Amino acid sequence: MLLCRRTLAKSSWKSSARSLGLRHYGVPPVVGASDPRLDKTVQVTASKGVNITHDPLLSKGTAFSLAERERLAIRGLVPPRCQEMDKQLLRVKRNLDDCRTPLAKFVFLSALQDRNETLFYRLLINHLEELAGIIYTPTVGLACLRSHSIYRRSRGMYFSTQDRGAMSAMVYNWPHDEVDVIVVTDGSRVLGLGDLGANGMQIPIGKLSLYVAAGGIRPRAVLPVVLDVGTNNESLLNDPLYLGMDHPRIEGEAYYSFVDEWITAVKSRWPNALIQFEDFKYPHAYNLLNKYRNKVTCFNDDIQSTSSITLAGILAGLKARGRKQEDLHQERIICVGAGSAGVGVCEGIIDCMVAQGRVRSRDEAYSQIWMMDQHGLLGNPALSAEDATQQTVTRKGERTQLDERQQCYVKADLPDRLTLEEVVERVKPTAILGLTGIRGVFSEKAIRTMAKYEEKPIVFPLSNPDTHAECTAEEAFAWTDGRAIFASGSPFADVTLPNGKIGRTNQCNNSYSFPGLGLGITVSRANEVTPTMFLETARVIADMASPAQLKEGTLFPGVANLRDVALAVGTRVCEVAYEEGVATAKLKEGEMLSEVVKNSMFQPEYVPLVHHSHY
Ligand SMILES: NC(=O)C1=CN([C@@H]2O[C@H](COP(=O)(O)OP(=O)(O)OC[C@H]3O[C@@H](n4cnc5c(N)ncnc54)[C@H](O)[C@@H]3O)[C@@H](O)[C@H]2O)C=CC1
Ligand SMILES: CC(=O)C(=O)O
Ligand SMILES: [Mg+2]
Repeated sequence: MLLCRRTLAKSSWKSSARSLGLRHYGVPPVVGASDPRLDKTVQVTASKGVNITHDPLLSKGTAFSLAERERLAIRGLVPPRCQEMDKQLLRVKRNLDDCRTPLAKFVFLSALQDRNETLFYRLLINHLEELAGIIYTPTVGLACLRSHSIYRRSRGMYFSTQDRGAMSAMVYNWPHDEVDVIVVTDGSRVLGLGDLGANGMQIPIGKLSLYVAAGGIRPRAVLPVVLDVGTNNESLLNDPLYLGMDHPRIEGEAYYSFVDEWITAVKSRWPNALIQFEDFKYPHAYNLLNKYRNKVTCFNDDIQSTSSITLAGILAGLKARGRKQEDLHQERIICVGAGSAGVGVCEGIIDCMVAQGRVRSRDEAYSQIWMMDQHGLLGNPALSAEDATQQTVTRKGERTQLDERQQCYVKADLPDRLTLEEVVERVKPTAILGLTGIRGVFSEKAIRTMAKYEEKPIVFPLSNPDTHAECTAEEAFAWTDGRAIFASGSPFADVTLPNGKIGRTNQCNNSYSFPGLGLGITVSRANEVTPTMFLETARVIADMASPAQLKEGTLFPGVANLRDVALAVGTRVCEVAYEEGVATAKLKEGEMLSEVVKNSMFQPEYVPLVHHSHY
């Protein structure tokens, strides 16, 4: 089934719609209810019969009217009673609640998405807080681990090492001409779960579901992609059910030329699509971003949109302490994890300090951040040998050469490889960020020491899923006598403190930033994703919590409000695109950007379907 606008003569679709008594406005109807040019009244399709009932983008399940059943040749193909969406929602929610485990819910929701996307998105939007934890972190992590066992049906596109030389033809196998957002992974660092190869597909699918539900991108305009360049995960390679290529990862020139072929193919078919790089391991993540950021409209979610939300969390945390956002340069921040997310987040913080004009130089900003990896602090090796405390700690393994991004954080005045406890004792940090993928990296001693010096320490264990968080919410509040300003990558429940008060938890996840970024970039048709967009995203989100919420430790609106967050972010990103001259969409005179963005957002509603054989 292909819906194709090109072949439908204007007069024929008008008369077709008119003969059915349907309204139209003076443009050919475009399929996709969120299209701002569409009056949301009709949807024209060349499909008929089971090609409609089996198409998740067209199917309404039981909700086809009798007239529709007649004109679309689906009489008798669905149960006789016409049941509207409210009843369908009741049914699917009941069935969902009957699922015993989060993974069973995940499988149920995937199946719903595969048969009726309108209903799926309505359900998701209505229960965003509850269901984000299923289609996204933490359950999506489990789904990735088990993806080859729970596989039912394909979604998205796979480009593998056996497709070398064929990619520019393969992109035409995708049935939709209009693609606005592509999320692509090579599955090399899936959340904190490591290399999961082709199983990583669940991540782009989950991200794009949030792009639609929160960011209002049209379901038919999103494309999840896996670049299957092999896997080094032995247990997957040895598993007879694994669905990816059965060889180790290709590296070096072979890897980069593979990605290059894919980018070229994608840009030839969808030149305006935004490409979001997702869960690529370090340093590939940075290398690809740097290679393509000025050539195609793209960004790296883990590096850049994580930096927006984490910066927003710190800025809101400052306000929660009664300080000003401009006091950021006075924070002493330990970042545990020196990979894509760690380095990306710290660059965002530094960009903000510089933009606020409160530091004399970028170097001064770097001096406020202490970065660590699994070997300890990025410090001065010359001082390590002389340092007495070094005698007490066994330091294992050789650190590979730090690259120029990480070098910026090396502290010349502190011994290399100090432990977290040692760094905390010496630095007296006000904030600690965890981006390691390793459960328990924030030790009790480190957090208790931190809380001795800072009344309201910012404690952000940001790794996903929850089983890989650097500490839990209970631990953070217990070790700080309930004083922590807490945010985690995956959701944790609020904690009841011994004094009966509530320790508020926040989810600090790039799901707060990427849907709005994508919305703003798509609406403005920005041909470049600029650093200002990420900084402004942080500013917008940091200002969303009310003073009362901040006082009790709530930094962001809840996940239930992700759509409002995306609208606010999307509007600002769109403005930035015009301000910085990277927008290519023409605005009509007098059009309010906020209205254009709002009106462009997809709403999951059934619209009457019209068949036209030449469409
Ligand atoms: N909350 C959010 O929105 C986001 C969270 N993340 C999470 O951040 C984590 C890391 O992601 P990436 O930076 O992309 O991975 P990465 O593999 O590029 O970096 C991981 C870093 O952690 C360091 N590390 C490993 N073990 C350590 C230990 N025991 N102590 C200190 N450092 C250690 C490594 O040396 C490396 O520098 C993942 O778990 C991911 O889920 C990533 C992006 C967004
Ligand atoms: C949230 C996310 O992008 C990650 O954990 O990788
Ligand atoms: Mg990610």
